[in-house]
Amino acid sequence: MNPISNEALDLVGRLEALLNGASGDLSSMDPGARLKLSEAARRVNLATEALGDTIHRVMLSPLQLPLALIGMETRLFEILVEQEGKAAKTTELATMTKTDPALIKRLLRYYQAFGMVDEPTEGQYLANNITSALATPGGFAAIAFYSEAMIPALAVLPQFLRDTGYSNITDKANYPWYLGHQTDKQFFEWIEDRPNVLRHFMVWMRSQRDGLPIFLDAIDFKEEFASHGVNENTAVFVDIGGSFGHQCVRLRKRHPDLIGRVILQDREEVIQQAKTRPIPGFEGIIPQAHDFFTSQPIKGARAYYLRHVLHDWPDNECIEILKNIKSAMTQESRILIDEIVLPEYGAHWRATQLDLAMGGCFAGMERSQVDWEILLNKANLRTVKVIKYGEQLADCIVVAALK
Ligand SMILES: C[S@@+](CC[C@H](N)C(=O)[O-])C[C@H]1O[C@@H](n2cnc3c(N)ncnc32)[C@H](O)[C@@H]1O
Repeated sequence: MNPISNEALDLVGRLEALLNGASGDLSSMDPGARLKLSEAARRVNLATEALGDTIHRVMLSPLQLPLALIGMETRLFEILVEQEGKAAKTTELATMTKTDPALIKRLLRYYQAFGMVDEPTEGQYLANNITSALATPGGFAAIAFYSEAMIPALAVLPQFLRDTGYSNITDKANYPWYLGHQTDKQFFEWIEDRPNVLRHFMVWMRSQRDGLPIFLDAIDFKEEFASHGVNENTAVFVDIGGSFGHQCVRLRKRHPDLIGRVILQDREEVIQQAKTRPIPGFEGIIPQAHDFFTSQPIKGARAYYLRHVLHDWPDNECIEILKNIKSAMTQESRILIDEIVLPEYGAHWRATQLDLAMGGCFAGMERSQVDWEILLNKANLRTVKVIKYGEQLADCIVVAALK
């Protein structure tokens, strides 16, 4: 055997020992080390993939989404997690999920092959870290929402780009969404008539960055924006397009002694849902229906916060949204744009797939620092600073002020 094969086999042995817990529980690994190992393993996986496997992996990759949804709707993943480390037999799982034993056998065979469950011995199944992720309410909301809303639009990307001569997707009147859903309603109007999809969307918005840092980990909000000259009437934080108000609640929790008003703005139907089924901690938040394509009603707030809002829109609409905020700002006000800032080189896979998903469903995009600066300049705003708070996705706060 040549030296590289020997080295590879040696590495395989060490990786298997690591997986079997020889050096401790994998879940107790330092997050930085975990990320490095995971990324290196992913690269090794792709770099060593056999010629014949590539097409098979890619051609049936869309099967993962419906298969995940089936595991969720039958409660298979939840049931496995509830076993708390005890393996369950195929027959038991068939009874507990009310699924034909012959079908569950086929499904479990797929789930173990794709790492969604472990099969320590023949016909016995255990939850692993992937099963646990798939058993969360946020995970279910994401998989259901992408199945119902996003994927039908993204599936027509090839046809759409063929038809439009491979132009970039920036026209708010023509992007794959309309073709994929055979609709003339844009996403936020379409979803208004579908309360269940809207609910999945909102739950997913709340949990989409679970396990990652948030902007409050990098900014002392109270010290920077709300320590001088504030009283109970001061609007200290306006979360524009803030969904159910999860970021407002996180702010109140982080600074329980914060003085001033924390306001949540979103579309009428979202604010209705946020008020009808308030999330824990919503008591200190003021909900307000507001269309961000109209002039901002809260004047002179300390911070106007937009998380993952502008990536839903092409440049012209972003400029309109920013100008509507600008008209309400004082010299002391800041706009806090909480978004991915794409690096020019080696972007993370999650950021690149979000970029194309935003393009297909909204004619939106993820942006680089230069893109943000150009956009703010076009809205006649000044970029004050860019604060990176998340290494993995290059999550940043772009701080903007009046010129
Ligand atoms: C991608 S979500 C982001 C939600 C939230 N900021 C977060 O980070 O979890 C975009 C939000 O913009 C809201 N939105 C869309 N169009 C709007 C409009 N015209 N006026 C106000 N909010 C709007 C949506 O209802 C949704 O809550």
